Amino acid sequence: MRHIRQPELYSVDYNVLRQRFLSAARRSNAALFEYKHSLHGPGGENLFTDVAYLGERNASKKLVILSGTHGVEGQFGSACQAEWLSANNPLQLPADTALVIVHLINPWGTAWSRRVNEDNVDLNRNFVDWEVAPPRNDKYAELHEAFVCAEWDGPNRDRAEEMLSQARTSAGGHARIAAIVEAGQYDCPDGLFYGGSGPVWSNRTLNDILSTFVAGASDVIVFDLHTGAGPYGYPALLSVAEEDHAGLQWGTSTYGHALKVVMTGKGAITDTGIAATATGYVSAAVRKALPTSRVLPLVIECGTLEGAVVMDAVKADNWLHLFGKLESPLGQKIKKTLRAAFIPHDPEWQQNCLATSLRYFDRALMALASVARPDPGGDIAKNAVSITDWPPAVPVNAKRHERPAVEVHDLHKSFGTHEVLSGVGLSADPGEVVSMIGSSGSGKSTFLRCINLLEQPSSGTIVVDGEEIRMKPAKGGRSHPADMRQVERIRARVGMVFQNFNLWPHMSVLDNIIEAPVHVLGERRQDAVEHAHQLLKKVGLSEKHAQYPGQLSGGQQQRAAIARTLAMRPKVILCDEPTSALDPELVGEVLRVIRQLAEEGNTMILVTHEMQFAREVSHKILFLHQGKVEEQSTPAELFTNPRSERLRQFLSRTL
Ligand SMILES: Nc1ncnc2c1ncn2[C@@H]1O[C@H](COP(=O)(O)OP(=O)(O)OP(=O)(O)O)[C@@H](O)[C@H]1O
Repeated sequence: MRHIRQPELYSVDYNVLRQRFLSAARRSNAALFEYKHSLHGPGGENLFTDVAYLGERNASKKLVILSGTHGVEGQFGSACQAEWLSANNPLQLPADTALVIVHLINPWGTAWSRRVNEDNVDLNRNFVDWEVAPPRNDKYAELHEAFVCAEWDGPNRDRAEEMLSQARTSAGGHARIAAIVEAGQYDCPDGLFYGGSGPVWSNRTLNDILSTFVAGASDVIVFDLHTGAGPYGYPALLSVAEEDHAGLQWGTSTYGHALKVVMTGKGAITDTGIAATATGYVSAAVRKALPTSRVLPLVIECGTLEGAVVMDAVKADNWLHLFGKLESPLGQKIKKTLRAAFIPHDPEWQQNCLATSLRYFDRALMALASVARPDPGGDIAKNAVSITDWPPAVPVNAKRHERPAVEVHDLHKSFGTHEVLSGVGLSADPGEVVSMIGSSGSGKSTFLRCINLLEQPSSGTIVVDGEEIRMKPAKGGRSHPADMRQVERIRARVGMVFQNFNLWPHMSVLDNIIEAPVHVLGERRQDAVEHAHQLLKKVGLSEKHAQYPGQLSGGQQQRAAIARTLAMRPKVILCDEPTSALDPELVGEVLRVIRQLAEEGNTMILVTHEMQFAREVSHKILFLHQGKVEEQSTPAELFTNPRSERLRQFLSRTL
C-alpha cells in the first residue's frame, strides 16, 4: 500500500487545501486557472475553484478528477488530488492524453464545512434538466417540518423526533426514510437535500470547465470524489447512470468487479449507500456536457459512519445554519460532529481511502493509454472542438507576474581575492519555493547570507518585496549598504533558518520566539505570546514552550527556530541547510515542517543537500557551480533531463 507522506493533507482550512493543491500542481508544471466565487470563507478569505491542466490542449483522451461536490467532503478529494500529483512527479501521461483536475467545485461548502452550497443546495441534485419542471418529492414534503424544527431541544423538538421515529417505523427502517430524503427535493429551500431552483454557481462553473477544457475529447474518464456513504473505510468505485451507455461497458472492462454500476431513477434500489432514487448527479452533467465523447463517469464513495448517524449530523448542521450560532459552543460541536461524519479522525481510514483512490486513478490512466487513437475520419474526430482559447477563467499563472518576493541580479561576493559568487541571479515569486543545490563550497550559503546582508555583497542588486537595497560605493570597487535602517527593515521581512538553529541558550523556547516580535516589530507581549503558542502547535512543540534549548533534541531545536522565524511573519524564508546538523533520524521531523510551510504558500529559498526533498517541494531549482548558476529549471526537468555535464556528475554522486 502507498503511504501518505503527509497525514495533515486532510485539513479543514480552505486556504491550506488550496495552497497545497496549487503548490503540487505548480511543481507538476500544470497550467492553472481559477474561477473566483463571489463570497468569502469564514476567515474572510477569497474562494476559488481551481483547475490544473496537464498535457496537450487538444488531446483526444482526458482524465478529469473533481473534488468538493459536497463541500465538507472536499478535504478528502483535495488530499487525493494533491497527493496523486506529488506522488507522480513528473506525471507520465499516455500519448494524446490530458489531465484536468478540478479542485473544490463547491469552495464555499468546503470553507464553511457544509455539505451543501451557499444557497443550501445539494450540488449533486442540481444537475437536473432545468428546461422542464424538477422532480417532485411529496413524501419528503410530509417529513419536512420535522427536519426543520426551530428548537434544538424542548417539547417541539421532542415532537419532531417522535414524528421521524414513527415515520421510520412505519416505512420499515432508516434506509427507507433515507431513500425518500436523499432522492432530493425541489420545493423546500430550507430543507435537506434541496436541489435548488435553477443551475447554481458551482453547476455553471463545472459546465464552463467541461466545455472549456474537456469538450471535443473522444474518450473521457471523470472521477467525482465523495465520502459519507457505504461501509466504513471502504472506497467504493461506482458509476451512476440513468440509462445504459457506452461508458459503462468501458468501465466494467477496465475495473471488473471493483466497479458497481448504480442505475438511478424513481423506485431504484441499491446497496451502495448512495441514493439511487435521486437524479441531477454530476455524472448526468458530464454526459450532457460532452455529447460527442465516450464518457465513463465514476464516483469514489468512502464510507464513514452509519447512515442514520451521518443523516443526523447533516440535519443538525441544517438546524445550525437556519437557527443556531456558528461561533457558540453548540455550533462548534455540531460542526465538529459533521466534519467527523464525513472525514473520520482515523489515520487508517484516511490512509486506506487515499491509497485506494490513487490506485483507481492509476488504473484510469492505463485504460486511457490502451484506447487507440480515434480514426481521423470518424464521427468523434469530426465533432472534435479544438481548444484554442481558455476563457473565461483567469489563469492563475498570470498572478505570478505580480512583483517577485525576491529578486537578485548579478551578485558578486569576494572574500579577499577569492571570488565566491561571480554574478548570481535569482527570482522567487510569492508562494514559490526555490532550492539551491551544488557541491560543497560552490557558494550556496554565502548567496543566502547576502540576501539578508549577513554578508555584504561586493556588487549586485537585491530587491525584497519590491524594495531595492540601496548600496553605495566603497573602497576597492566594492559596495556597502547605503542605509542601515533600510537594511534592518528589510531583514525583519526576511526570515532565516540556520544550520545550527542559533537559538538563544539562556532563554526559554517561548522567550526565544517572542523576543523579536516584541522588540523589533513592537508587538504587544500578550499578542506575541498567543502567536507563539499557535506556531509551537504548528511545529509540534506545544509542550516545550517553557524548556530551554539545551533541553531539546536537535530536531526540536530546529523546529523551535522555525517557529521563531515565523513569529516575524516574514515575506520570505531563507533556509540554510536546515537539516545538515541533525542526526539522520531527526531529519524527517524538520523536513515535514518545512514541507508544510512550502505547501501553505510561503515564499522560500532553500539551500539543501536533501535532493529528494528539494525535488518534492520546489517549484524551481538552481544548480550552483563555482559561484555561478550552471543550470536552473523545474525539478522534473532538472532531475530527469540535466543538460550540463557537471550537473549530471553532481546528481550521479548525490542521488
Ligand atoms: N567568512 C568567510 N571568509 C572567507 N571565506 C569564506 C567565508 N565564508 C565562506 N567562505 C568560502 O566561500 C566558499 C563558499 O562557501 P559557502 O559556505 O557559501 O559554500 P556552500 O556551497 O554553502 O558549501 P556547503 O555546501 O559545504 O555549505 C568556500 O570556499 C568558503 O570557504
